[in-house]
Parts: sequence; structure tokens; C-alpha cells
Amino acid sequence: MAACIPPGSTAQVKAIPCNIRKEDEVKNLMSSVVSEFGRLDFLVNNGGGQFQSPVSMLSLKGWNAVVDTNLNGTFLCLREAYNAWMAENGGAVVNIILLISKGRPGIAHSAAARAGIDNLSKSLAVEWASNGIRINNVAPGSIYSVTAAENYKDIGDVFRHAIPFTPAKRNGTTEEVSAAVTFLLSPAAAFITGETIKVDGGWDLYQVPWEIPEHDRMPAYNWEKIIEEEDKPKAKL
Ligand SMILES: CCCCCCCCC/C=C/C(=O)SCCNC(=O)CCNC(=O)[C@H](O)C(C)(C)COP(=O)(O)OP(=O)(O)OC[C@H]1O[C@@H](n2cnc3c(N)ncnc32)[C@H](O)[C@@H]1OP(=O)(O)O
Ligand SMILES: NC(=O)C1=CN([C@@H]2O[C@H](COP(=O)(O)OP(=O)(O)OC[C@H]3O[C@@H](n4cnc5c(N)ncnc54)[C@H](OP(=O)(O)O)[C@@H]3O)[C@@H](O)[C@H]2O)C=CC1
Repeated sequence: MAACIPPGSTAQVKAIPCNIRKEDEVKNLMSSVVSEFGRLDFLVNNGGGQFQSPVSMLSLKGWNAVVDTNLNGTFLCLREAYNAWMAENGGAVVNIILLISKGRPGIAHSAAARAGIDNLSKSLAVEWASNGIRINNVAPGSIYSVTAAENYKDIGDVFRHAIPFTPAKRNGTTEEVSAAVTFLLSPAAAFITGETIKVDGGWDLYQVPWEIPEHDRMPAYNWEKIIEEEDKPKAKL
């Protein structure tokens, strides 16, 4: 990242290790930023992820790991950024979530956690408005990155698989996500809070990439049969 800073710029980059699941590490991260740079104007909650699994196969430990990372980690970062700086001085926050409007079969644990973040953002957009804090979400579609591809290599090429489900017929880029994040943090979004921007090439409006096997396990509602059952003599207790 430091190598990307143009010569002559006053921008600085500093890495501070932090596991967002650890309360003390999150507290240290936020207070270190304030003591090092004197302010904390923006927070982007980007850390997150999941593994693919049908819910029926999920252990509680696996569910907890994903909820802890995505929902609890975001909560801790929000609360500590507020305590360390934003309560007194305002700020702008962007949470990176998932496309969730149609559920996310296959990664339901993460979708549930991200839906929690989506709703948390709406609550905080109101709770923290008088502190001068705006909070929004970005929901990426299928965005190719070397690190994400490496994470899913065991279950096939998920990024190639996503292309037919994306009206734009391609994956997005990390720069296209950053553009939306930068907009939401900027004064250009001064009147936007509690909102989610999808950066998905139209994915969310299109199909859900989940095959439902043919089945007849959902019988139609049958009025006559219900009346018949109700007319039968009931057992006396
Ligand atoms: C439709 C198709 C969509 C396919 C998916 C397509 C998604 C595309 C859109 C989204 C893209 C992205 O998000 S890109 C982001 C890419 N990066 C990531 O996703 C990072 C993923 N990794 C993580 O965040 C973390 O490792 C995380 C998953 C939260 C687990 O945290 P921990 O390290 O603490 O947990 P672990 O100790 O590894 O595991 C705890 C338990 O979790 C379960 N567990 C962990 N990894 C597992 C795995 N691969 N398969 C099964 N179960 C697993 C086991 O029960 C583990 O217990 P034991 O059995 O006892 O070990
Ligand atoms: N790529 C895509 O198509 C999509 C991505 N997203 C989301 O976008 C975000 C960025 O993902 P992407 O860049 O693609 O993939 P990456 O795997 O590169 O990014 C995930 C990041 O989260 C960090 N992270 C995970 N757990 C923790 C933790 N406990 N504490 C601190 N940091 C943590 C990882 O850190 P480290 O490298 O140190 O492990 C990594 O930098 C994630 O939230 C992801 O779920 C959402 C939809 C689609």
C-alpha cells in the first residue's frame, strides 16, 4: 500500500495488527490510531469472510466463528471507534457486507451475520446522527481478488461460476468496490446515512445461483381435506 502513495503526497500508511474478534486488540487499534495520527475520521469494516457449507452440516463452532468474525467484529470496531474519537468529533463509516436480499444459500451463516450488520447500520445511523456520524454499507457482488480466489480454490472456480449470474457478464474489481466506499466516506455523500450500495453488476436483481432438485415435498393447501379432518370426532382428554 505504501508503494502506491504518489511522490510528494503527505499520506502515510501504518499497519497495526488486530484480530477484530478480540475486544482488547480492537480497543488498542482505535486508541493507537488516535494517539499516532491525532484523529480517526473514517472507519471501513472490511475484515470478514466465511466458508461454504449447507446449514444442515454446520457445527455450532463453525457458525460461531463466522458470526464472531463478521457481526461481533464489526460491532467491536464500531463501538471502539465511537469511544476513541467519533462520539466527540463525528466521522463516516462504511461496512462491507454481502448481497443478502434473497438470502445466500450455501453461505447462510455469513448472510445472517451481514444482515445483522445491515440492520445495525440503520440503528446507528439514527443513534449516532447527533454525534455527526454517518454509517453506510457496501454490498459487493462477485469481486475477483487473488486472496479471495485462494480462499475458495478447494470448491472450484467460484469467480468463473459467478459470471453467468451477473448481468454485467464479468466479475467486479476491488477498485470498483473502493470507488463506492470512497464516495460514501466523502462529502459528496454528506446526506446519505443508513444506506447500502450494491456493487454487483446487477447480480442481486437476477438469479440465485442455487439449484433446487425436482421434488413434490410441498403439498398444496387442501381446504376440503382440512374440513374433513376437523369434522372427525376428537379424542376426549
Ligand atoms: C453457493 C456457493 C458459495 C461459495 C462461496 C462464494 C462466496 C463469494 C462471495 C464472497 C466472497 C468473500 O467473502 S471473499 C473473502 C475471502 N476470505 C474469507 O472468506 C476468509 C475465510 N476465513 C475466515 O474468515 C475464518 O477462517 C473463518 C471462516 C471465520 C473461521 O474462523 P476461525 O479461523 O476461527 O475458525 P477455524 O478454527 O478455522 O474453524 C472453526 C470451525 O469452523 C468450521 N470451518 C472452518 N472452515 C471450514 C471449512 N472450510 N469448511 C467447513 N467448515 C469449516 C469448522 O467447524 C471449524 O471447526 P473445527 O472443525 O473444529 O476445525
Ligand atoms: N471478493 C468478493 O467477491 C466478496 C467479498 N466480500 C467481502 O469483502 C471483504 C473483503 O474480502 P476480499 O478482499 O475479497 O477477501 P480477503 O480474504 O482478501 O479479505 C478478507 C480480509 O478480512 C481479514 N480478516 C478476516 N478475519 C479477520 C479477523 N478476525 N480480524 C481481522 N481481520 C480479519 C483478512 O485478514 P488476513 O488477511 O490477515 O487474514 C483479510 O484481509 C470481506 O468482508 C468479504 O467477505 C463480500 C462479497 C463478495
